[in-house]
Order: sequence, then structure tokens, then C-alpha cells
Amino acid sequence: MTDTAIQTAGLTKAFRGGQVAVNGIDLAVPAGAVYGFLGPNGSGKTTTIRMLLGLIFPTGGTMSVLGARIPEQAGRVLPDVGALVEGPAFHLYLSGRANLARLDAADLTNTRRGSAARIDSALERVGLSAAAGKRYRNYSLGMRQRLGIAAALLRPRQLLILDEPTNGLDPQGTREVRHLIADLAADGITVFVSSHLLSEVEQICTDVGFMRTGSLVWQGSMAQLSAQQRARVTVQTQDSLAAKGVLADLGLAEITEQDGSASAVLADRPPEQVVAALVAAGVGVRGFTVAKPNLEDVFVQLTGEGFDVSG
Ligand SMILES: Nc1ncnc2c1ncn2[C@@H]1O[C@H](COP(=O)(O)OP(=O)(O)OP(=O)(O)O)[C@@H](O)[C@H]1O
Repeated sequence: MTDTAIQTAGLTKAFRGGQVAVNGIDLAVPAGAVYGFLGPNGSGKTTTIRMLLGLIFPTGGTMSVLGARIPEQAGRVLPDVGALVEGPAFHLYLSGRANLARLDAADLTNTRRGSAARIDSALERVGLSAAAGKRYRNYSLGMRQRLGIAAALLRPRQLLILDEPTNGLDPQGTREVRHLIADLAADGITVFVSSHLLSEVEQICTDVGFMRTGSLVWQGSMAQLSAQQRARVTVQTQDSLAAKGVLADLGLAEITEQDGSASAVLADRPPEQVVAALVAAGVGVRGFTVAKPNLEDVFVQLTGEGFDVSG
């Protein structure tokens, strides 16, 4: 086990037509992390994941997964890597358990002994024990996605690579998958999870990398990101012009004002001083919030571009 679960240097993939889908990225995924690999549709996430799994070959750069060079040493290490990429093909008319049994039997690295125990434990891990006998076609989208993760857990893994595991899920299904990822991480599995819906993974990531048109524009821990982000104070009030004046008198930066609210970067000033100054100036405060930018705001700041959340 190395300290770094995934490391790439100058990883590049140019497709035949000349399209550079991944352009010289240096990923560093610490062992034990839940790493959010984030970016809009088409930014190169799936292409990167397919390279990491040895499914397609890079046209430049190097990569290692769990300390082994990919693709050269893929055979040694990929059994320790579970993956959910574009969802496994499950049979609609078979139960969840029967589907896993087929996949388990197809894995030549498994001995047949212990198959039932492996399947039971994978089902239990993803919370599908009670629904194991139900046909796949009757599973909700969240259950289908969890069965996909169960399939990836049919053998013990050190690393899980999940491509858009919350894609197409309703809020309940998204919550289920998010909790599952957090549980797996608590058991010591490193999780590399791609998403174009930043708010869905924001709460569970310890580390993030932002992709934009094939490039990794920022990477680091959530703690680093949070330390770099300045909190903003927003005052809801009918006297937004007066509130703006108070924020300016306090020396706050980047003040904005629109009907019904005024906002500024808080810097080192305690929020209670801002409230006191507003009250002293007779501003009628209806609401007061102090918030750090979310991941989507950060992406927009980093790239100067909006994030296509509809995709
Ligand atoms: N086999 C291929 N041949 C040519 N171009 C490709 C191929 N596969 C992907 N691309 C292109 O590479 C770019 C990156 O695609 P990729 O699927 O990696 O992005 P993504 O971030 O995973 O987006 P999505 O969330 O939509 O899957 C896209 O412009 C895509 O059209």
C-alpha cells in the first residue's frame, strides 16, 4: 500500500480525429481519500477513468494505481480496484442476487467456494439484503446503482473508481449512494468518484480535482480549498443601500448591493461586529448569513466560466 492511490504525470489522450480529451493532467489521489473528480460533461472525466482502468491507452504521460504502473502492471493491481463505469449489464428478469451470482461466476480470479458468502456480504454492504430476491427490473434507480457498486465489491478492494454514480438518480437515490460511499470510505477504501453535479458530492469529498476541457484546473484537499475561500456576509434588508454603506464603513471588500440585500467579503472581521454596526446604523435586518462559496462557485471563480449543471 502506498500513500498515493492514484498518481498521473502529464496524462494525455488524443483521439484519432485529433480531439484532445485529456490534456497533460497530474492527478494525485491520497490513499484513504474520497476524491471528487469534478467537471462539466465532456471535460474528460470518463476518458481519464477508462485510462486508469487500462480500458484505453493514453497517448502521453504516465500513471500508477496503488503503486503499480498502468497499463504495464495492470494485471497485478486491478483485482484490488473495483469500478463502476457506465454501469454493468444486469439482466432485467433476474434478481439482484442472481445477477451478482452470474458476475461472481464470471470472475476467473474467484474460486467458486465462498460465492454465496461473497454475494451476501456485497448485498449487505450496499443495503440490498432485503431486496436481494427482487427482480432487477423492479429496482429503483438508486437500488440499481447500489447493485452496480455491490458488483464492484464482490471481492475486497483497496480502491473504488465510480464514474458518475449519482447520474440520473432522484434525491433519495443520490442520498443512498452518497451514504454508501461515505460508509465504504470509513472502512478504509479509497474512493475516486466523478461527477458533474458538484453539490451531490461536495459533502462527502475529502479531496477534489476540477476538470475543464481536458485540463485539471485545480486539485487539493477540501481543507485547502476551504482555507482559500473567503466567507461572504449577506444582509437581507429593505434598506440595502444603507446596509451597503455600513459594510463600506467597516472596510469590507467586494461589496455588492441589489434590491433587498447587500453582500461583502467578511475577511477577518467577526460577523457579530457587522450585525452590531448594522443595528447601530438603524438598518432593519431581516436575514443575515455568512457562507463560504460552494464547489460550483469555486469552479466558476477558477475558470471564469459557468458550470453546465443541466448536462
Ligand atoms: N472514442 C472517442 N473518440 C473521439 N472523441 C471522444 C471519444 N470518447 C470521448 N471523446 C471526446 O472526448 C471529450 C471528453 O469526453 P469524456 O467522456 O471523457 O468527458 P466526461 O467529462 O466524462 O463527460 P461525460 O460526463 O459527458 O461523460 C468529449 O469531447 C468527447 O466527445
